[in-house]
Amino acid sequence: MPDSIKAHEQEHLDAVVTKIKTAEKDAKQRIDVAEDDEAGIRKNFVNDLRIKTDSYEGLLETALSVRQQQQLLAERQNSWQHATTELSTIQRLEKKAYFARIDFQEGPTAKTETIYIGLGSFSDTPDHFLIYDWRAPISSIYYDGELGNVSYQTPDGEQTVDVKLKRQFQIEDGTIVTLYDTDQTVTDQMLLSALSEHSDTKMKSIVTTIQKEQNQIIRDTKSDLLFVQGAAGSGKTAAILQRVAFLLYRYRGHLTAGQVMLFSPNQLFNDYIDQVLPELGEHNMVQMTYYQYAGRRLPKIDVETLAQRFGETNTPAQKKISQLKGSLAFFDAVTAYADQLESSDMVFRNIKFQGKVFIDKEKIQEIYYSFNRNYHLGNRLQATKEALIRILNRRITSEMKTKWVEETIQDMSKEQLDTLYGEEPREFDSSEKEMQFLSRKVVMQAFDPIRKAIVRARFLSINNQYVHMLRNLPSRIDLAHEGISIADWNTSVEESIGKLKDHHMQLVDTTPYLYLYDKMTGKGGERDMRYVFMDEIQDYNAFQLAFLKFSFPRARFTMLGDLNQAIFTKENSRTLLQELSTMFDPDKTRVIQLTQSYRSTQQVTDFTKHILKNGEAVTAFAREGELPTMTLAADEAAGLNRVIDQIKQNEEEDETTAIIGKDLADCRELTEKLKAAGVAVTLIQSENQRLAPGTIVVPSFLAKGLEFDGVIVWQASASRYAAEDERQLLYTICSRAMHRLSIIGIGEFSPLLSDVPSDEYEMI
Ligand SMILES: Nc1ncnc2c1ncn2[C@@H]1O[C@H](COP(=O)(O)OP(=O)(O)OP(=O)(O)O)[C@@H](O)[C@H]1O
Repeated sequence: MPDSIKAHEQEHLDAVVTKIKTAEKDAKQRIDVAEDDEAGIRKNFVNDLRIKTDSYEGLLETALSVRQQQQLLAERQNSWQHATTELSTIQRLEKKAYFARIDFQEGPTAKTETIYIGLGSFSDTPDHFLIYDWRAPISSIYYDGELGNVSYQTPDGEQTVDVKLKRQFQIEDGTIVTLYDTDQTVTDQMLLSALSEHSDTKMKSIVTTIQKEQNQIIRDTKSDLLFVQGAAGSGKTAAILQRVAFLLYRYRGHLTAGQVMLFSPNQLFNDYIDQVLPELGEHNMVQMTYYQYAGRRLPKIDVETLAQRFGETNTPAQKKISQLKGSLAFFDAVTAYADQLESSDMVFRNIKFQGKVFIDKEKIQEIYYSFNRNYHLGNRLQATKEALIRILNRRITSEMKTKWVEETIQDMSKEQLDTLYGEEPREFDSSEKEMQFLSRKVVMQAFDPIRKAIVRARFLSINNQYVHMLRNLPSRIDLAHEGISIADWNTSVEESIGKLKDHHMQLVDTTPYLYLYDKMTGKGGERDMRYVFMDEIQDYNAFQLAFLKFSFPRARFTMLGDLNQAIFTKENSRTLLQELSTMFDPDKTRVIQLTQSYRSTQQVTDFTKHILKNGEAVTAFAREGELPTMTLAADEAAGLNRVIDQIKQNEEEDETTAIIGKDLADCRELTEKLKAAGVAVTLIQSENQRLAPGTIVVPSFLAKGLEFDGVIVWQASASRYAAEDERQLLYTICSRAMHRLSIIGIGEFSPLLSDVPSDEYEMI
């Protein structure tokens, strides 16, 4: 690139930065003015207020005057908010105004236009954009194509332009460090330098280097279901975060961050990604793990944790039953069961008062089933509540005459009586009337818990209903066809009952339980949620997906996963895709596959894909690094020494490191030994723990979605990873490494590593 071009671009940048600085001053001034105005209004609020209370007109005038002042305040706050948002964009642009330039022609005779693309828009006059936001429709051409004809989507349809020049910049503090034209051979230069950076405890945005296939994910606005199957490290997570930023931009004014929800694999992951959207000038979306989502609705039940689930050893029969409970067939069976509750089988509980039955369950049942067939579960329940409240109200008068009421009033202290009278005037025609007044109050107070119980539908019994449903299931599903015997099913029902009595529940039961509850109570789901993102989809079952679709009826779904990393559902994940395809309209479903892995060096990616049986679907990005190392230690002590040496080396070279063990027990033991040897590490024990700086020790099932410069696989031994269905787990662990992978086995290496050719690692 000739120096003259660089000098010319620097001149252009300087001119833009000067304008940015002017705009910055201007925004600051507007903020000051808005703040001064607001303070002034608040200070003079009382002085300016015209308070007149002597007439109706006077009162109205006062109210209007208050309203006026409030409106003034709201306007000032609005302009303050506006100027503050603008200022934060401007300040971001001041250091790195843009990262790309595109020259294009809209038609053969049109004149060539030049645009610059950055993290936000900037214009000096309303129609004159000096910088285009990376999410603007036109910016898409930077990501989508090479030179020549490129199409992009605008709100009015597709547009095609002839791209003449694509130039990338690296700018630091207002100075162009490097620039490349992508028709030269350095197309991937920027990506390469982005990927060569060291890993951090926080994920960064990838806006400057979004790849073509990722751009399709980011900008999709048509699909109800966008399904992304992507290899480890292919940028699925990165793409969805930029997608959220894109959607918030595209639908600004109609969509807020609160209407976007991300289901993530664990809390550590939430921590890891929580800077990306703020970095892009957007608010974070609602973020939750499925476990938190379900658990939040079951405050009285201990739902099985990830560690417990991981440690579960199930008999073949239990496995089959769990599989069934997670299937679409089971979802359909629960739906059919719930529909049938409209005509029979709803289980009721007595409503009690002072230890005695107040309204018995037979009566409730009679009311519930007295409404005609047009009443579905939701309105049937509502009508029942109303009828029960009417019964309650009628009972007030008769209850007022009972002895306990009279006694209660007699036993009351003066203060208690005063509270009972409340603010109302104490003028009664007779003492009888007064007694009546007090009795009514006493009864109403005493009945309050009943009223609440009715309103909260406590006369329903979700636990009993769930058990009833489980018992009833063999009449709805052909268990023999699923390879489940009636005896095994009955045993599992008894187990579920035992757990429920103990306030415990397996994860596989929680979703059918919540779904049944929602059906019984006629809940229609959260209609306000517009976009639901689910990462690591392979760890969900079809029932959960169907339930989420039911729970967010107006949302569009983006699901991302890697069937090769199905560490919980293992082989079943393949049927998941098939079941998923029946849930959404095929015309509104889009499947995108990402095969290029960006996280790791060529050496690490090549190594890890040999762990998979079908590893050919993963392509390494050509970034050179060292070969992974494998060490076979004779015993634990020797293995431990090797870990210590590796940690030392990684720390000296400033490489973030995770030591990944198979389960919590292994990780605890290793942490203690490391600490005893004077090596500082943090043990991550649960999905709710925060991510810590420095070297961490983490069990395999919590390492999902994270990445580190270096990964030390602790105990990659035959004693830990031998079963065929642990391939995906071992793959997931190894694929967390960006450029240094150190495998340590004790006694004998895991047979799952035996397909790795010996020239793809170094034995040490
Ligand atoms: N276009 C890109 N430009 C720069 N970096 C990228 C790009 N795409 C992905 N990366 C980087 O590659 C790494 C892996 O990306 P990410 O975590 O999104 O992958 P993933 O598909 O979610 O992986 P996994 O399924 O293994 O968790 C991240 O550090 C991310 O920043």
